[in-house]
Amino acid sequence: MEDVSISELVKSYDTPCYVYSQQAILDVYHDYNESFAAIDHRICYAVKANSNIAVLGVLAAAGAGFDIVSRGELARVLAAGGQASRVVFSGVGKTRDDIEFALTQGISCFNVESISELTLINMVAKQLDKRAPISLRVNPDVDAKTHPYISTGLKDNKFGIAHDKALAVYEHAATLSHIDIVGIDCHIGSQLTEVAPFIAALDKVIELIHSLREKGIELRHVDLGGGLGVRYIEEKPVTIDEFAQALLPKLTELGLTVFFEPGRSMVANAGILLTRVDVLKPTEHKNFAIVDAAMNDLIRPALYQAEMAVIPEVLPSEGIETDGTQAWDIVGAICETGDFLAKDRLLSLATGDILAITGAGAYGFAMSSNYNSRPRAAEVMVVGTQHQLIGKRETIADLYAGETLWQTEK
Ligand SMILES: Cc1ncc(COP(=O)(O)O)c(C=O)c1O
Ligand SMILES: N[C@@H](CCCC[NH3+])C(=O)O
Repeated sequence: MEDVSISELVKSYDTPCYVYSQQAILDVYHDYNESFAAIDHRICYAVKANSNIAVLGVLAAAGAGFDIVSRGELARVLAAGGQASRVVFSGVGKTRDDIEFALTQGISCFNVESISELTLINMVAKQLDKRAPISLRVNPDVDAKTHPYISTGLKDNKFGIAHDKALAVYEHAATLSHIDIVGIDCHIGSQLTEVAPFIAALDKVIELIHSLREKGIELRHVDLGGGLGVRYIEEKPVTIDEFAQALLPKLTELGLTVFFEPGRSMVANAGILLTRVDVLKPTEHKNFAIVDAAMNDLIRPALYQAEMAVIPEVLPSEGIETDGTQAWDIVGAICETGDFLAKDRLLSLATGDILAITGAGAYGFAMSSNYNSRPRAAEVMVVGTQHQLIGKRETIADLYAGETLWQTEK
């Protein structure tokens, strides 16, 4: 990781441990900015992908905005030194408390996903004597061609307002006393590898912008969400530059500020999960390598059958066939058959070996849990030759610190 060896990291922090490269995060952020330099734009990093405050802090210091989905995420952004005025708030179930906190802090925009939410925002804004800046999140009914669990822009998905209903909802929003219409928003899914679905969605959004202009509703920004995919093993996603080249002609013509909400593409390949092989269990049918990370640390393989690369710390010397190479399922110690991190990987393994699971910077630690009463992993950031703990490994005592025994009345 940058200029730090894996063995030094393991010696310092033990396993399982997430490690993030600060430079890799900044490189992608700069890549987005350079690719869209021709237009007025803002990169609002999707906090849900990796919400460690050190990661947010690096991006805040670089000038990024943030896309949040809860007041918890907003609190993290503020703790990391981010500005509320550069925050957009997405999500289908914003609560009164969420809205109140966001309005009080002065966020840039609520991406509204239903009429009921719009009514609530207007009400809360009235009580606070404020005006709430809003966009409608439009559901364009476009197939993002990704895993069904992470596709969000189809009419069967819970997200957004159907594009053929959006005009009427905008007209309604324009009549509300404490609502300021500032933009339009769209996010069709995650891990998209092609540009065509983005273009299809943008076309539908542009149609709406024109209809809104005809009705006298002028917007300041268009938010195209996140969703750009990354390479985990063999995927060949469109690059940020290709993505920009494909969108820029249409965006330039619109003349609005453009927001993006990238999550995965900003951090996935900046992070790895280090894990140790604890038990080797070859059987007649399958070889299992039981490691000290599990589905509670990294749920993507179990949840989406995601395939992520597994790299041993010490690679066999190039060109030399290693006799011990066999197909291994890399599994955790959790009592679930779905508890696997990778399947059928050709590796030469011994107990005590350290493995790195790559692409783990996004939706890794952020989705981890304590299932089977397992403390969550440590998180570390690397900068050049330096490394620092940015997330303490949980202790066993942390696991039930908030729980109490039933008090029987005497
Ligand atoms: C509204 C919204 N914006 C941005 C993102 C980030 O997506 P990705 O991590 O695919 O870039 C998501 C997650 O899919 C999302 O739901
Ligand atoms: N958590 C998902 C992505 C979902 C994005 C959130 N809308 C993943 O790991 O692939």
